[in-house]
Amino acid sequence: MVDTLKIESVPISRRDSFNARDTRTRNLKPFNSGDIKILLLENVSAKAVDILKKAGYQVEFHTKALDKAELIEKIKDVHAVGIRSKTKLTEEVLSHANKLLTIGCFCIGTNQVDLNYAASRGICVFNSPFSNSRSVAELVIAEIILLSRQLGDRSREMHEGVWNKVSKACYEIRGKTLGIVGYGHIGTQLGVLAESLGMQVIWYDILPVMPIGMSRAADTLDELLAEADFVSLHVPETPETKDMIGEREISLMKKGAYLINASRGTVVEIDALAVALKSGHLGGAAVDVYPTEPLANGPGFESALRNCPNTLLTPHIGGSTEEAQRMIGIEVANAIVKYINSGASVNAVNFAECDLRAIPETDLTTVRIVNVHQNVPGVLRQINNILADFNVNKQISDSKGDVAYFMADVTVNENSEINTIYEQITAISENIITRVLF
Ligand SMILES: NC(=O)c1ccc[n+]([C@@H]2O[C@H](COP(=O)([O-])OP(=O)(O)OC[C@H]3O[C@@H](n4cnc5c(N)ncnc54)[C@H](O)[C@@H]3O)[C@@H](O)[C@H]2O)c1
Ligand SMILES: O=C(O)[C@H](O)COP(=O)(O)O
Repeated sequence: MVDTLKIESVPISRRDSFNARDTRTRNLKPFNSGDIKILLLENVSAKAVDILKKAGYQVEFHTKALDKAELIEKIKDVHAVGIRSKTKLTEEVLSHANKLLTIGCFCIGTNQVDLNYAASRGICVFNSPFSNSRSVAELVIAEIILLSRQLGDRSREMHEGVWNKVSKACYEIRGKTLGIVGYGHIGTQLGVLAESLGMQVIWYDILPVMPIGMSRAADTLDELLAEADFVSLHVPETPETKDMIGEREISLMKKGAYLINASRGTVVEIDALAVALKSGHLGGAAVDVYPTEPLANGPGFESALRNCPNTLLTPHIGGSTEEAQRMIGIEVANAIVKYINSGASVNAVNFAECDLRAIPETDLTTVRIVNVHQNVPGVLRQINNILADFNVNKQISDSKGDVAYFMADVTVNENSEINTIYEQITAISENIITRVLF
């Protein structure tokens, strides 16, 4: 259980002496929004920085990911951290995050965060589930055409001063079959775009999904691999998708077929892919993601795929467009502000989703109790016993796995009552985090 530091016994100002957004956390005296510290890594959108600064928070911004030691040092002191796909928030790192309330993944993937451990520490994680889907789908469409016409190689040759006009093994994509593995937000967008260019679309997913347009489901991954001219991967990183495409799966693909991976680097066995490209079994590949990726831009990238024929290598830029980054910045920064200021966990990845309608600005006697606790019998009874002498205007609770989330708006007459409620709830042995929001 998280170390629940007691609030120091200081007089608590009334709502009217605080900004309406002011919050109080388990380990700080009552404080202003200006005391909230946010660490933003990996060059998240300037839009996010604006939103978080406008909320009155202190924002520390870095363009790159930090190494583990630096991350551990910085994370000790912040209430929220914003990352993209590179920063690994493991149990080891998060165990140092004693003030952390929330993590914003300014991307789709959340595999870089230990979600269960974060929840067990009362740290709510948000992401942006589909703001960059279109950008990825468009990149893949471009790659399908580039691969089909060997444009990567032709362009490189020209830059090297070599004129090499060939049509052998260069094809139109019209009438070709695209096999999409993982028919979710990106896979479905991609399918629509591919059909509009005259491709036939088949897909494989572990969930029953409604086929869009003229597409149809393949019964098995093997069936898809054997039928598709282009295979594009759009699955998340999970234990099941690790090395999903290895030597066996590549051998099932048609001779001359193309493989595209803009999902996660762990999904494809890179050495097996390099062998298939060099032997000519595959006609080409486009790879955007790698088992290990550098923390920052610069030279020194190593991969068995370097210099393979008709192989497009991109530095994990599938979601890197102005449009996507702006939308993600707005969505995730707003989620962070709402969670810190009002407790709303709507669209959280690892928490039950709870919200309560706002406390009117004119209401100076209602406080919001926000509590994260272990999801075991009897905790709600204990909380409600503590609240029994007060007027509870509204409350909500829900659970996800081992962790439950509770919110209640309670009318108090004296500041001392807030302290009493706070201290009694934090004393419950299953308490993880309690906050009182004014
Ligand atoms: N290259 C980039 O910059 C970039 C950008 C965005 C997302 N991504 C990656 O792409 C992944 C997919 O994104 P999305 O938004 O489409 O996710 P999504 O959750 O909407 O769709 C993923 C689909 O994969 C399916 N799936 C899961 N496990 C599977 C398995 N073993 N076999 C077959 N299907 C399986 C799911 O049921 C789901 O339908 C993300 O998880 C992320 O890792 C990469
Ligand atoms: O998960 C994602 O959204 C993509 O992999 C993009 O990650 P990035 O924000 O680190 O580019």
